[in-house]
Amino acid sequence: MIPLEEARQRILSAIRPTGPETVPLAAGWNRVLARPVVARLTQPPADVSAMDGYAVRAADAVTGATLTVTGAAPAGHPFAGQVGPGEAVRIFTGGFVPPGADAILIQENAKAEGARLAVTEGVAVGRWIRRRGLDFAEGGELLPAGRRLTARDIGLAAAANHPWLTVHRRPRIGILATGDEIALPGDPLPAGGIVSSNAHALAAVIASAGGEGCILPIAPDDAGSIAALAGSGGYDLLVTTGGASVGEHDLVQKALGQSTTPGGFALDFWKIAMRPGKPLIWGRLGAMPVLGLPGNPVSALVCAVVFLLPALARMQGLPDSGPRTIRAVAGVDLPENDQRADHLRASLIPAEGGIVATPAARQDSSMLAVLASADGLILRAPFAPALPKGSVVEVIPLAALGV
Ligand SMILES: Nc1nc2c(c(=O)[nH]1)N[C@H]1C(S)=C(S)[C@@H](COP(=O)(O)OP(=O)(O)OC[C@H]3O[C@@H](n4cnc5c(N)ncnc54)[C@H](O)[C@@H]3O)O[C@H]1N2
Ligand code: MOO
Repeated sequence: MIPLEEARQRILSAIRPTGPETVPLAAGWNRVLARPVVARLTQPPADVSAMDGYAVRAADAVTGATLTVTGAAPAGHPFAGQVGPGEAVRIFTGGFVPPGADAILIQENAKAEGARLAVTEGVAVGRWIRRRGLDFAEGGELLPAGRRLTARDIGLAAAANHPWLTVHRRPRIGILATGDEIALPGDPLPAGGIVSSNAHALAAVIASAGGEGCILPIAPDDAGSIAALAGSGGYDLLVTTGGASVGEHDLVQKALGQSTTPGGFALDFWKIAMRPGKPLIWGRLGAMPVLGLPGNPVSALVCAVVFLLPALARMQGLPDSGPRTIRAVAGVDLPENDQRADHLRASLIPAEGGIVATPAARQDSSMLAVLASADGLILRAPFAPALPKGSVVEVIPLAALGV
């Protein structure tokens, strides 16, 4: 059994980012930039008014003065002339400030009668003018490569005149569930059978992280079938579930070893000092990395949080090296831990002294309902001593991961 952190580093160091592809701007949300977004124009493109009012010379627009309105500058229709001494130009939010003007007199501070404008409250130089390039300037880098795009970023890229974005191709992940006893949801169940929850749960994890999961047909406990299905598609990563342990029906390693894929199967490691998820397999089938997850549904999903999500991030050019954790206080006494890094399914309840993390009473790795109702995973390091209720613990919150 190797330590969890070493396993994660070995997985991450073998992952290569996917190549770039060009997508329409609107399809860029939640994708990761492969090239920076550089401003294709200056914003605002000229000095513009921030308010509805009058473009004036501040020296003339003093309280009690009367000015002559000589034209208008609505947004999109710049005024062709200048603002001369004693003059004002009607202007609206976003309108270009005409040459000669050095301030905007808001309309609430003036009284217009035909072309005559009485100033009821004077204005200072520069007031209500947004200077050219206030937001950004042409040629400036607005969004760096390696950034997962938010809705705000899409707006910024649009403002910078980018109809297309260059992002990392979505990682394509093959998902191969194995086992004589399992059937896909909705298919007839064999005698003694159970429904495969792992494939669909993993596809959802992959989608939440920006990947494309491809659910393969279920492989029976037969090395030839597993090998044929495993070698059937060139994925960026193949994830298997089940058959990872030591029983004679746990065939994944043996099957991969028999594969006719050029280069064959090279195991990197098997078995990690963690719970749940001890019998995890990591290796390579030809050029394709293979992550062999345990069959127990909670083990498969916890391993997906701990290893698959960081791998998906790495494939998309993100620097993530592990799930984010928060600090919480234990809601009950925690017993000392054995040699396996534990991940206790727990509720997280905000309270005065911080978030209270309370492990579920049952922690069996088959109990999907317990995992689904948990808010987070309390981390217990190998050989962690017993902790009294109220002690600080580290927790992986699940909701933020979309898991
Ligand atoms: N003698 C030992 N037995 C086991 C050990 C061990 O060290 N010595 N390790 C245990 C641990 S820990 C785990 S985790 C499991 C993992 O076993 P496998 O990866 O070989 O998984 P299976 O035996 O194929 O299945 C385990 C369990 O999960 C169910 N399953 C399988 N696939 C799915 C699926 N797609 N959806 C839902 N449920 C699935 C399967 O029916 C079994 O009940 O091994 C322990 N044994
Ligand atoms: O590691 Mo297994 O996942 O304990 O049940």
